[in-house]
Amino acid sequence: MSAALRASGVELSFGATPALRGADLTIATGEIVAVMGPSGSGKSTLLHCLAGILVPDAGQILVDGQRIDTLSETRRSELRRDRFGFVFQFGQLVPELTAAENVALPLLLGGVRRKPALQQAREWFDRLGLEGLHGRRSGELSGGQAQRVALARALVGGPQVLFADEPTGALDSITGEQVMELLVSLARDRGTTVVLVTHEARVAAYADREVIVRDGRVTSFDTQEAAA
Ligand SMILES: Nc1ncnc2c1ncn2[C@@H]1O[C@H](COP(=O)(O)OP(=O)(O)OP(=O)(O)O)[C@@H](O)[C@H]1O
Repeated sequence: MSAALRASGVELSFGATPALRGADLTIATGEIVAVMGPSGSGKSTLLHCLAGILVPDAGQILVDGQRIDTLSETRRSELRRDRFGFVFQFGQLVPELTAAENVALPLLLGGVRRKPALQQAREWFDRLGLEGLHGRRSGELSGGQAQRVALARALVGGPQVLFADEPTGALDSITGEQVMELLVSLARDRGTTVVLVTHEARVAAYADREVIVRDGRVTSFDTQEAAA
């Protein structure tokens, strides 16, 4: 399998605070990786570097073998729009838009016309058990429903990589598991690579591999080896 993503010797500080101190991580195409580790260890910063949101002070980020840390902000933003999907813990839906408009947003930003974009968005509602909720605004959805809408929005453009930062953090455990099951099955069906930051072992258990970030570095281990 080819590497979809690679971080190599990544260092990044926020002022005097080092967040990453030589992080190395390689993720294969179609792999689902859970990034775990103590609070403040650098998990979100690593995800943001892999996704081209933050640029490291040193080291390299490669997407499909191409460096992205040397690209301009405009090129990185195009790359994020065209090839990546994002799911976060809270506040990701635009409250003024309906659920269907929220899902259609990446298509509209990518130049798809309104009618086909909304039609494509609506197909996701049945797939995600959200029948009849197209017209609701985010304030009229439960936490689990809103997170499924956010998942649809992240996947509607057919991203190569889905980045999820604490995607179940605001949900109760049953709803969180339902969202993870959907995330994993949709990613598997499409061969999408998934990078998932989580504190919860129960959520990480859905991944193919867990890696631990500690003091700004990555320690990988195979769960089967660890259990042996
Ligand atoms: N925008 C920022 N400005 C200043 N310092 C920051 C910023 N973002 C992160 N940091 C610091 O960088 C370090 C790593 O933060 P990061 O958010 O990557 O950790 P994390 O492992 O994701 O933490 P958590 O599990 O608590 O979300 C921490 O010391 C944090 O305080």
